[in-house]
Amino acid sequence: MAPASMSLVSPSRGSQQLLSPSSITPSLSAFRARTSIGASSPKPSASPRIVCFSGPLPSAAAVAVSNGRPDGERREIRLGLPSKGRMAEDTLGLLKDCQLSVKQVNPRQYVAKIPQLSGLLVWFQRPKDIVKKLLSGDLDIGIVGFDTVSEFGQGNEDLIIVHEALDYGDCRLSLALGPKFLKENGLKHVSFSTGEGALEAAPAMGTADVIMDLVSSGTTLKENNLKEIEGGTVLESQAVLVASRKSLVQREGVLDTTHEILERLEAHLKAVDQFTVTANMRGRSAEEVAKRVLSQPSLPGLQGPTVSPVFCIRDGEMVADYYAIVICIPKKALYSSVQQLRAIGGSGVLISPLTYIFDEETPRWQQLLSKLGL
Ligand SMILES: Nc1ncnc2c1ncn2[C@@H]1O[C@H](COP(=O)(O)OP(=O)(O)OP(=O)(O)O)[C@@H](O)[C@H]1O
Ligand SMILES: O=P(O)(O)OC[C@H]1O[C@H](OP(=O)(O)OP(=O)(O)O)[C@H](O)[C@@H]1O
Ligand SMILES: [Mg+2]
Repeated sequence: MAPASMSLVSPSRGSQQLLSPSSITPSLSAFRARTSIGASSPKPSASPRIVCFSGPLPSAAAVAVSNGRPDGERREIRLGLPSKGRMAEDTLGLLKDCQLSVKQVNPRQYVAKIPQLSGLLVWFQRPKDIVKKLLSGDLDIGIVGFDTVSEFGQGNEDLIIVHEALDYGDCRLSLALGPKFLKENGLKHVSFSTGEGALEAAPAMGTADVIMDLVSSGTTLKENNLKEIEGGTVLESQAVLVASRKSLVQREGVLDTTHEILERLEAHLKAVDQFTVTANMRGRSAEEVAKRVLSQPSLPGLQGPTVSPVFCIRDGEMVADYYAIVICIPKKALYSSVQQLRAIGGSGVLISPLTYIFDEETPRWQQLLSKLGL
């Protein structure tokens, strides 16, 4: 009897391959092996350089002549941001929350400024082109999904993840099976093919038995009658800040600008999950009040509570029998924290959002310096 075979379709360009059954095990290297990148360092040249779209034949309208400096050198620091798609809006939103608003004159203009970061230009590009251009030296820093870095960066050591968890664009690259596959076993061969977009239709159309695609809410899989394979997650992804090692080390100002962006991102991302809480508490001394606060599991704050006396005049004398406490609490522990404050005598509990938490130094900055050998 002829061995059963399975075809798998995944979302990238590349050649068809035949794999043995052991290769069904999801592996990022197999995934990466099927993608091509074509990113090479441009040679500085005095002659005009022409760029054209990747279609069959460049039309006159699609051809532009590069007007960079004739020696191929540039001075500005370049940050690549997604020009469209689901990452675009959230990326601008995150930067705005870090007081790094991008000033774009209109949405079709691909270059913009961030007034707070002098010497830096934002270039809007498709996510995969951001990664390719980091490798070719046309961009210095970028924000894209980790999946895009993995797919188009191909493990290139010039790409350095500066912040690996920007807390949006969450998805996973996952294997999913159609109902037909669920009934069949005893596979001998798997043929890989690639496609772009709407991959979830492939099993029903009969062009593949298994797909490997990005999953976020799982709605698209469900609506197309597909199930994820247990343990079939190839890669977890979210938005990351990525930079070119060469730019960080060699290009003036890139390291300092990256430090500032990283500090602002970390301070904001650390603060978004926290509230500041102030409350009044009756007590004999600041130490006694602090002891009561520290006895509660949800009230330790970032570095312990701040306790200050609240002075008032009683019978003509200044006394402090109330204390104000200030702590930070995780947003998800809000109600339990209020209950614990009340239980130890807290009253007048005020809750305010936190905007930034700047630590002495960010751990990711130290990690970046050590990755760069600095
Ligand atoms: N369903 C999803 N939910 C959340 N994030 C996603 C989802 N799909 C993709 N992403 C993240 O957003 C990035 C950009 O996805 P987007 O769909 O905008 O572009 P694309 O799939 O690369 O191109 P296009 O859809 O235009 O062909 C992905 O690389 C991934 O990091
Ligand atoms: O789990 P869900 O929340 O349903 O999201 C998953 C879908 O989102 C992405 O597609 P996208 O909408 O980007 O279209 P595309 O296939 O054209 O890229 C991805 O390729 C899945 O098809
Ligand atoms: Mg998409």
